[in-house]
Amino acid sequence: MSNPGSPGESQGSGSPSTLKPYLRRKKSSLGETKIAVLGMAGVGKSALCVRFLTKRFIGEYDQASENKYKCTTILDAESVTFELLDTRSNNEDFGARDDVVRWADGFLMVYSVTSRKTFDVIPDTKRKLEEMKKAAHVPVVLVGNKADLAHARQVNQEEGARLAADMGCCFMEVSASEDVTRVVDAFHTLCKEIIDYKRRSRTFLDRVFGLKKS
Ligand SMILES: Nc1nc2c(ncn2[C@@H]2O[C@H](COP(=O)(O)OP(=O)(O)OP(=O)(O)O)[C@@H](O)[C@H]2O)c(=O)[nH]1
Repeated sequence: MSNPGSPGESQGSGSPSTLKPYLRRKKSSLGETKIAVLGMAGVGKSALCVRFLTKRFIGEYDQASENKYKCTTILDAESVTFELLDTRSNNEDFGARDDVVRWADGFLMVYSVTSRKTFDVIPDTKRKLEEMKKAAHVPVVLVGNKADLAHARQVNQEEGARLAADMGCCFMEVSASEDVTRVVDAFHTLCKEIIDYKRRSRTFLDRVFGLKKS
């Protein structure tokens, strides 16, 4: 994944010295990706984070804790560092607190396929995220977890796919307990969404910045 510009390279008609601070910010901010994992209590947020970070599944977690991790992964043959916030949620809220939404660049929105309640809250929460971010588009990947519990399923895959299409985001059913590959794919998909979104936003700023200098 190539960077659109490197320090010193002019992005418009500005002189290299005036552009450098801007480009340095652009390059660093493109590289800093922050992901928050949101979902109602018990959907498997911690299990998904730990599975992604350690490739292991651990059955039980400290429900009271909210953990932030810094990790590096390989995306399209490039090393990408990002921060991962495993949010804490109680029965009612979805973990989408102001500070979390301001901090994050993108969101893994998790429900459990064994709990319709955790699925039904997704659309309103996505709208809340967009309002709080004051953005028409917020990078999101919709994840239906616990797909291994076929006997307890309450939400089918087609419903998840339809909701994701309505929300304009990617969708994956995964199982933190059985399948590390799809869990990694879900995080990588969101990472790419965020980087592409930031790049598009930066391109817009480049145009504005270039116009200012002309
Ligand atoms: N069968 C199965 N169980 C899972 C899966 N993912 C999580 N669990 C179990 O579901 C329960 C809740 O998982 P957590 O990761 O603690 O869920 P959470 O969303 O972090 O919960 P809070 O911390 O309360 O917000 C635990 O008993 C996990 O072992 C899965 O893919 N399959």
